[in-house]
Amino acid sequence: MIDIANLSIRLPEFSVQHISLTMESGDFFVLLGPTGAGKSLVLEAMAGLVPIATGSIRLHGTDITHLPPEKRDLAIVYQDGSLFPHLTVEANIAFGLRYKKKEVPAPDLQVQHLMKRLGIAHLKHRKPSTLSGGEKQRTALARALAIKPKILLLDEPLSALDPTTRTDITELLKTLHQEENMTCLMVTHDFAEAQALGNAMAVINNGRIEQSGPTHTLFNHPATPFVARFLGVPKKLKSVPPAAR
Ligand SMILES: Nc1ncnc2c1ncn2[C@@H]1O[C@H](COP(=O)(O)OP(=O)(O)OP(=O)(O)O)[C@@H](O)[C@H]1O
Repeated sequence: MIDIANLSIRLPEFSVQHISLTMESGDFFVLLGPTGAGKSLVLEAMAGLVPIATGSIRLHGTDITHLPPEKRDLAIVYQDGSLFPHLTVEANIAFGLRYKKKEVPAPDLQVQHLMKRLGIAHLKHRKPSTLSGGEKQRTALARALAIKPKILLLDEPLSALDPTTRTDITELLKTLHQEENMTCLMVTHDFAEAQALGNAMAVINNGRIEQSGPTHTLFNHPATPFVARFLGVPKKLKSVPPAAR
């Protein structure tokens, strides 16, 4: 279980305020909101990449709030893959395993397995600049999975892809999530992606959570006008009392 309690981030011109969220192990949790709502900041705070003003983050019972990023047992995949440009596909995937000698005893085998699993074994000697968007995201996913993270953080991993590749990577994420029984937290501004992938979600607006819960609950029972508008849920017509008809 992942427990974010009372998380606040204060920047000069923006703040994330008192966010509390709970994710169960095995959830595909989507943090959905408009551009500039603070989604990436929440992800970066979980990864230990931005300082937090208040709150705590617990990952499967361990308080990781003050641990350095490399000790948090989580991995991030960004929109553009953020691969190391000077390393081949194979070396990119192997990169994080340098620190994981205890947890991953046969790193070479793990890299070969992941390249096969993600359909990129034929690209192992290529550099990122020669890859398509989908190939980059497959490599970035393999690199993230190589360290066997307790939670996979996905920062708009589909938004730079063309529609066909987006469908491919969506299916791949669904399958990997089920097969590996992973816990994933994805941020996106696209409610169709949230519906396609998430079993649970939260809507964030201007640094505050508007509503969180099972995906179907938010789509069927939006709690605020903002959530209804953002999820494209049509306004219910006010029922007219029989006497007035
Ligand atoms: N390091 C930083 N220093 C100052 N302000 C920042 C920093 N990082 C983000 N911000 C500001 O915080 C606000 C929220 O940014 P964030 O990237 O979390 O939004 P987002 O919801 O992920 O948006 P998008 O969907 O466009 O990526 C923005 O106004 C952004 O300019």
